[in-house]
Amino acid sequence: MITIKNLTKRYGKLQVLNGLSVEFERGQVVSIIGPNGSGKTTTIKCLLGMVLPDSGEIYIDDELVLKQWEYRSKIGYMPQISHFPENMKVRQLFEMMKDIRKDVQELDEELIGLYNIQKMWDKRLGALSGGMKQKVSAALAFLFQPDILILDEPTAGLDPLSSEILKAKILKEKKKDKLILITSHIMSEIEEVADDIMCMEEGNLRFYSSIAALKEETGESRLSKAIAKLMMR
Ligand SMILES: Nc1ncnc2c1ncn2[C@@H]1O[C@H](COP(=O)(O)OP(=O)(O)OP(=O)(O)O)[C@@H](O)[C@H]1O
Repeated sequence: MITIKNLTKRYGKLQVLNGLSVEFERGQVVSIIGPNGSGKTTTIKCLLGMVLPDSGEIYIDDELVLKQWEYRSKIGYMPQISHFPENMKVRQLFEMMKDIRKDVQELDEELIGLYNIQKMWDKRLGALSGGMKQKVSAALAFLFQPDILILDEPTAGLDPLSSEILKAKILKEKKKDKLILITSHIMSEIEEVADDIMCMEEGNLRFYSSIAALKEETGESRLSKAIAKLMMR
């Protein structure tokens, strides 16, 4: 479904992506992990067309997507930090997004309900707490029923119940044969939702493996221990 070939990106002297190649299939939840600064968010931003790579190719459903924009309607994105127009009300944001995406007939408003977003309808986005913004951002990511979901540290800032709601939603969407990419540093959480781990290091792929295979290879029953063992090799 997504193929990344030899992606490179440099910021000044800093080589952030260093010939990254990887493939993702439908019906998978893949957790992108790696040390701070290893290039996870940059990879996601390249997928979304928010960062232009210096070289390399990205294919989605066999189509080359670099400098194309329509493909982005297939992707629901929940950023690490949301930047919403401060003075806009929550209701207006949802109305605006629905207006832009009139092409989508059936909306998925489940998270709007579960997160009680109607209660915030008349609040200005600038007045929302960090967790409330995350909820709005999650509800928007799922709203237009995209085939691909990209969630950048989705539960950071969410309270425990809201995190559980999001994890359950991720597992539900996976069953609809979607591809879900999640960056997270929380191993217990990754273990709950992901099938595969893509581990990055210095802008490249350190390993890509199923969680089951990682545990078997290292002889560890806990994912955090299995990953620590592999990273120390
Ligand atoms: N716009 C930019 N200009 C300059 N350097 C940047 C820019 N964006 C990212 N970088 C640098 O690129 C490197 C990779 O950043 P990136 O955000 O992709 O890392 P990450 O793996 O997502 O890290 P984290 O786990 O901390 O979120 C970092 O050294 C970062 O400082």
